Amino acid sequence: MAGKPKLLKVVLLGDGGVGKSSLMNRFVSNKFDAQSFHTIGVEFLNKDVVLDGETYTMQIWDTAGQERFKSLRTPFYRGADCCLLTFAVDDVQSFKNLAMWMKEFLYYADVQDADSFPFVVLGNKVDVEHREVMEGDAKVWCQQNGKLPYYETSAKDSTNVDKAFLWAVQRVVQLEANFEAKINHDGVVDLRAQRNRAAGKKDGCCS
Ligand SMILES: Nc1nc2c(ncn2[C@@H]2O[C@H](COP(=O)(O)OP(=O)(O)OP(=O)(O)O)[C@@H](O)[C@H]2O)c(=O)[nH]1
Repeated sequence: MAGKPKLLKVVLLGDGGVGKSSLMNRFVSNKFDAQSFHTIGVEFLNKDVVLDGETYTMQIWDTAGQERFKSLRTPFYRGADCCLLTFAVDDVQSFKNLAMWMKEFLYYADVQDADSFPFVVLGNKVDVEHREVMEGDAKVWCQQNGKLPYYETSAKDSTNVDKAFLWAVQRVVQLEANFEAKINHDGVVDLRAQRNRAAGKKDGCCS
C-alpha cells in the first residue's frame, strides 16, 4: 500500500506586486486574476505532485511582500524545505531586493546549512513588453549567489510555472537523498528532521 505523501514546505518571497500569489494560483489551480489583491500576512495552498513514482504534497506558502507585513510573514519561514525568491522583470527594484529577501529568509528560517539551502529564483512577468531586468543579469546574480537555478516565468500566460515548481521539488528530494546516503539509511523518513540532524540541529520543526 502506498504510504502517506511526504510534505514539502515551499515559501514564496519577493517584493509586493511581483506576482507571488499569481504564481501560486497558476500552479495550483491553473487560474490567473489580473486584479489580484495584495496578500496580508500569509496564505497557503497544497498540491500533490508525483516524482519517480513517489507522491509529495507541496505546501506552498504565499507571503505578503509589503514591508508593513514583515512581522506577520517571518514566523512562517521556519521548517521550509525550499524558498522561491521572486522578482518581476519589469521592476528593477524588486530584482535589487533579492539579496534582502534571501537574508531575511535565512535569518528567520534559522537555516543552519545556508550554503546548500535550495533557493530557486523566479523572474516573473516575462510576458510584458518593457523589461527592466535582462535575463543575463539575473543569471549572473544567481551564479554569484550560490549558483542558484533561475526561471523566467509568467503567471499570466503560464510560461515555465510548472517547470519552476517541479524543479524545486526535484532539488529538495535530490538534496534529501544525498543526506540520507550520508547518514547511513537509518530509516528515518521525516525529510526535515533528517536535514536538521545532518546540520547538527535538534530534530523537529515548528511551522
Ligand atoms: N503581466 C503580468 N502580470 C502579472 C503576472 N503575475 C502577476 N501579475 C499581476 O501583478 C499584480 C500583482 O500580482 P500578485 O500576485 O498579487 O503579487 P504578489 O507578489 O502576490 O503581491 P503581494 O501580495 O503584495 O506580495 C496583479 O495585478 C497580477 O495580475 C505576470 O506573470 N504577468
